[in-house]
Amino acid sequence: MESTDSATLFSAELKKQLDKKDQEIEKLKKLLEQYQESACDQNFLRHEREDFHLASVDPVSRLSKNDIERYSRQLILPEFGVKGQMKLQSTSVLIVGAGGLGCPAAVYLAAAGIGRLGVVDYDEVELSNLHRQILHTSDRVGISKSLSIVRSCQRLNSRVEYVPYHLQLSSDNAMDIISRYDIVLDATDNVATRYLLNDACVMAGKPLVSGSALRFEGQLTVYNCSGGPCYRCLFPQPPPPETVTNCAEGGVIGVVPGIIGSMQALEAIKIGSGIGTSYSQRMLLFDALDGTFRCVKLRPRSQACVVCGEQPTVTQLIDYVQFCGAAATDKEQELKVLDKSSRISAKEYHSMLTSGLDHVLLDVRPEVEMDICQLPHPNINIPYATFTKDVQRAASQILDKMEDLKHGYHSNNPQEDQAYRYQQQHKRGLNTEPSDEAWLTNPPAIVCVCRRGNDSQFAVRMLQKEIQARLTRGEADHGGDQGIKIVDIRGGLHAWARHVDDQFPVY
Ligand SMILES: Nc1ncnc2c1ncn2[C@@H]1O[C@H](COP(=O)(O)OP(=O)(O)OP(=O)(O)O)[C@@H](O)[C@H]1O
Ligand SMILES: [Zn+2]
Repeated sequence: MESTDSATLFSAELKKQLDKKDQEIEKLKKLLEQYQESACDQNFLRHEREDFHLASVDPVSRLSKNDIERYSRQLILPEFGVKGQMKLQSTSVLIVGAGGLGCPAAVYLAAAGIGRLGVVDYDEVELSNLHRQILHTSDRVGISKSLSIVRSCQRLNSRVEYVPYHLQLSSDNAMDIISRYDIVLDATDNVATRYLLNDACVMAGKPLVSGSALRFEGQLTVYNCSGGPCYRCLFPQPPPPETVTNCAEGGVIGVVPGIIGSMQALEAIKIGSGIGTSYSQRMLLFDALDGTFRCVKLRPRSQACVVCGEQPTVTQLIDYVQFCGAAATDKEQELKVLDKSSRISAKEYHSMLTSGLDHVLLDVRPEVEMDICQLPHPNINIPYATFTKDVQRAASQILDKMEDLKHGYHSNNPQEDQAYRYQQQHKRGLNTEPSDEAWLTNPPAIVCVCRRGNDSQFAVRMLQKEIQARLTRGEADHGGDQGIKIVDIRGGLHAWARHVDDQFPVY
């Protein structure tokens, strides 16, 4: 009896509890309905994400245990998630340029698990690359940059498919290569390649994530994406070649391309994973000296654009070197401004030094470069920029120096004195192959040098004109019958290091 009573009591209690739960469930259902209604009105996106959760059963099953662990910190981001990861894994990115921008871009794309990563570069690793091109290593100097990047990235994430292209991207191969990728990164350093990449990306319908870095400044934008402009919409005409500077000329702090290249990877990851870019029709300007980031709105796509406009006239890739008037590489270009009689070779200058011939050595490099290294002879430094600003002042300074020489040169500068002792001491194993020594018959009074032998030629030409004008006006009496012979050293300090002194630093 007792047991029957207790059983009845127990079931009554259970019923009571069940009723209570039912009421709670009803309440919760109502709450849910209300919430869903308002959520639907106010936040359509939220529903999209919920739908996506239902649809993402398949992707979840395709992420391996290893993948889940490797990418866990980005998988738990609601904006990215498994769907983003799966999209990224089926995205291919082509990086053109395996230098200062290409290295950080590649490392983050590889780390994030991009599906396929192509890396194009025609060049090999140099020692002067390593301060910023952080995927190359000291023991890889001389090997292909694209291969070097691939090797480093492979060690970081072997699950990515890598394709190194050790070649120069050109009008002949660009369409073929670019068409195999979803997104293209411009990590190059010359205008001709920028136009080539732009046109090829417009023609192939690919977004172009464009970065640049020089000195302490960097820029980033995304062309040809989400209805935004292409490079030509904004810059229909290339800049005059002489106004363009690259890192080899202007210098760069390594972290600046590091930041911009990383942001290029970020935008590619956002596009690839479906988040979308923030930089269509917008440009990021980074100033490392001020420590500021600014974002400016760009002009919209131009209907008149010759490549992406309503009636494009450029429908095939053209000759970009001709279009830009500048090479598609930053390899040293030897200009020929002066004729043969106004130039001597590095070896000839070496003979001049060892024979102790009096002359003025004029170094036209910027002051900051004079601290790096100098030829072993006292010199006068007048930066090339001074010639272009005030050639008369430059000429006067040089003529004064020649006067000093006539009356015997004395230096107060120990570094110069040390250099002056070169004639006596510097007969160590330098390359002294015989040269034709034509300079002996009419020795130069002024020898001009610069880093690579281009600025020096312009400086000589300006100086020749100015001094000749003074001689004609009777304002200068130097040089006797033959006038003042002014020459430059062909190939500059680089030629000196190559042909005379292999211990001389190259920068
Ligand atoms: N058309 C092209 N095809 C392939 N690679 C290119 C092309 N144009 C430029 N590059 C590459 O883009 C990279 C740009 O790198 P970066 O600007 O850091 O300069 P760099 O040439 O390596 O160094 P530096 O200018 O200091 O000598 C270079 O490695 C260069 O070889
Ligand atoms: Zn355009």
